[in-house]
Amino acid sequence: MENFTYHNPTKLIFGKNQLNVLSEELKNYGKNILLVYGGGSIKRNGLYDKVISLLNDAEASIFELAGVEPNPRLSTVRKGIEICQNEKIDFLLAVGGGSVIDCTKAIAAGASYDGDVWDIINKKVTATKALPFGTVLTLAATGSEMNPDSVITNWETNEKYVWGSEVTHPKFSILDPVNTFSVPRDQTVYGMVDMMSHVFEQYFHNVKNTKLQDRMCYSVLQTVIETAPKLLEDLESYEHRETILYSGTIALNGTLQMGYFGDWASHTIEHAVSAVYDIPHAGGLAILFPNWMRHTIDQDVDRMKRLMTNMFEIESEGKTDKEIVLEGIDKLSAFWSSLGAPSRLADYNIGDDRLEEIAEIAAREMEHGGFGNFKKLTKEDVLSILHASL
Ligand SMILES: NC(=O)c1ccc[n+]([C@@H]2O[C@H](COP(=O)([O-])OP(=O)(O)OC[C@H]3O[C@@H](n4cnc5c(N)ncnc54)[C@H](O)[C@@H]3O)[C@@H](O)[C@H]2O)c1
Repeated sequence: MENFTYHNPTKLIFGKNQLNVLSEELKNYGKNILLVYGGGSIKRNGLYDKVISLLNDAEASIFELAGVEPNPRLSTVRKGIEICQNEKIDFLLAVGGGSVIDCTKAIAAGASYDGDVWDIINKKVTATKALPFGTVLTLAATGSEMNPDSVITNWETNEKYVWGSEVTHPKFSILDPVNTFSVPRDQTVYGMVDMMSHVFEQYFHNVKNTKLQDRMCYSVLQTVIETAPKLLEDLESYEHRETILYSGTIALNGTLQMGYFGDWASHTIEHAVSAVYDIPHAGGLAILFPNWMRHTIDQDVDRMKRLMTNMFEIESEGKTDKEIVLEGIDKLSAFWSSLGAPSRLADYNIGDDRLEEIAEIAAREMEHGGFGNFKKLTKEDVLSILHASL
């Protein structure tokens, strides 16, 4: 392992009816609260009314930023910053999925920064101050509820970046599986693909002696693979929503990644794809990840084989390690397809006309200190993965 320091200050509040602690939690902060949410699912499932009632119990002055889009936009971040500055906001409350939370992080950091928030998002500067914020998570997927990261898209320049800093951990996150019951089937699938992809990103590294971390990765993957079809049979199963919600948090709250840093190239390529075509993040990952695995198979066949055989039953007799891995990758694709995830860029009507532009955007990330920690990728590698994904 490499030396590491782990510090995660987010208070995780998990389980049925845990929303009731909201008023109590808010006592630690000022009264001017900006409620940030998305397209209205929280109004349809009744969560909005509950949150407003609890904010009133906390005697909060409530300001609202509604309409945060999936793949949140810089323009919406700017709107939120303006509200924070005009209304002297003390605390932000994100109620939603990863998009709402990521947008809230950028608003929180941008409102405490003298310059343009884009400097923070494109990593020209690191945020050193942020308004405090909490989250009420409504979708199991990103881990954003318990990590400092945020992904924001600038549609003026077709750029989408992951950024984060020590000051962008939520103060608390409330996770009640019941609040995820209304997540539609397709978003439920995307969420599960996303959390599996997070585990893959972390698992692929070249650091020696990470036995426990490897096994923790297998455990999360086995749990999601076992639970996913059951949850899709019954979207309102508390048991299965609970398992998946917790899996999503563990998959990307830093627990799996102690002592090494994972690969993250597939995420970078996906961000470039969805900076050009506004497709769901995890839909892009379901298409790209198997092709990234095929492309990098020779980097460490043994490590890939252990992953595949821990996820799927693969008859090994008479097969080379590489054949076993390739069969495992096919099984992974087939598993995601069986859930209803896309498997080719063509599923989103994406052809080869803008692949060069996508590779160029991905290549810009190489300037930010590396691209692919398991296997360094060049722009040509990216193009080859994109072509294989058509
Ligand atoms: N911060 C991180 O660590 C991190 C990690 C991975 C991805 N991301 C980013 O997060 C974003 C995706 O977030 P996400 O996967 O959580 O999805 P999301 O927040 O974009 O939500 C997807 C859709 O589901 C709807 N939805 C959310 N909760 C619902 C509910 N309870 N009932 C009904 N509908 C509901 C939303 O309105 C939206 O239309 C992308 O921009 C991605 O790049 C961030």
